[in-house]
Amino acid sequence: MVESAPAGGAGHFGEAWDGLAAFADMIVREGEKRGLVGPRELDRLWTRHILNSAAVLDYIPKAGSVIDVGSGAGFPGLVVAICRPECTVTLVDSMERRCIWLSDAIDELGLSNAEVINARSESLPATVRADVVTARAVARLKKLLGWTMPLVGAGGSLIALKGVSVDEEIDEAVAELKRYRAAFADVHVVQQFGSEERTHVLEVRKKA
Ligand SMILES: C[S@@+](CC[C@H](N)C(=O)[O-])C[C@H]1O[C@@H](n2cnc3c(N)ncnc32)[C@H](O)[C@@H]1O
Repeated sequence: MVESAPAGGAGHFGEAWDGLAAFADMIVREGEKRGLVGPRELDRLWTRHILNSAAVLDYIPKAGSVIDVGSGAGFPGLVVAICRPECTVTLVDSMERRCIWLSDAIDELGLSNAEVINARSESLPATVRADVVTARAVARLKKLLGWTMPLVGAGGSLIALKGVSVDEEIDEAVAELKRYRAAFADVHVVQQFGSEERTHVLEVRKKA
C-alpha cells in the first residue's frame, strides 16, 4: 500500500508542500514503471525517501548553488529544488534513463531553478562548482569525496545522507579528507519530520 503523506506536512513545509505532494504522485504513477523504485519502496515513499531527503534542508542555505550527485529518482536533489526555490540545483547522474526522468519531473513540477547533467560527476569540468554538494546512497565516503569535493567551492560543504556506519566511513577516509581540504567532518543526527526515524547527515566543510 502506498504510504500516505504525513499529517501536518503543509504547515511544516509551507509553500513547498504542493510540490512535494506532486513529486510523490509522479513517483507513485511512474516510478515503478520507469524502473526508478521497487514496488515495496512505495510503502515507505515518504518516510524512507521524501522526508529522509528533507533532512538535508537545515544544512542548505536559503539561496545559493547546489549540485546533487547521483540523484537517481531525485533524492535528495528534487526535494531540495522544491523546498529551496531560491537555490539553483543541478542534478547529476551518470545514467541516461534516470536523467530523462529527472528532466521530465522538472518540467512537470515546473521547477525553473533546476537542471540536469548526464555525466559522471568526476568528469565534470572545473567550471562546475557549487556552494553545497549533496549525495545519498552513491558511494562510501572514501570514494564519494573524490566524486564530490572537487565540485564544492572554497568554504562550501558536502552534505551527505549516511547510514549508521558513518563514523566508520569517516575513519576510513582520513587521507581523502585531507587531500580534498576538509576543514571538518561533522555528523548530525537529525529527527525526520513526520516519523520516528532519525537519519545521519554528514557535513564536510571545505577550507576557505
Ligand atoms: C543507489 S542510486 C541512489 C539514487 C538517489 N541518490 C537515492 O538516494 O535514491 C545511485 C545513483 O548514483 C548514480 N551514480 C553513481 N556513480 C555516479 C557518478 N560517479 N556520477 C554521477 N552519478 C553517479 C547512479 O546512476 C544512480 O542513479
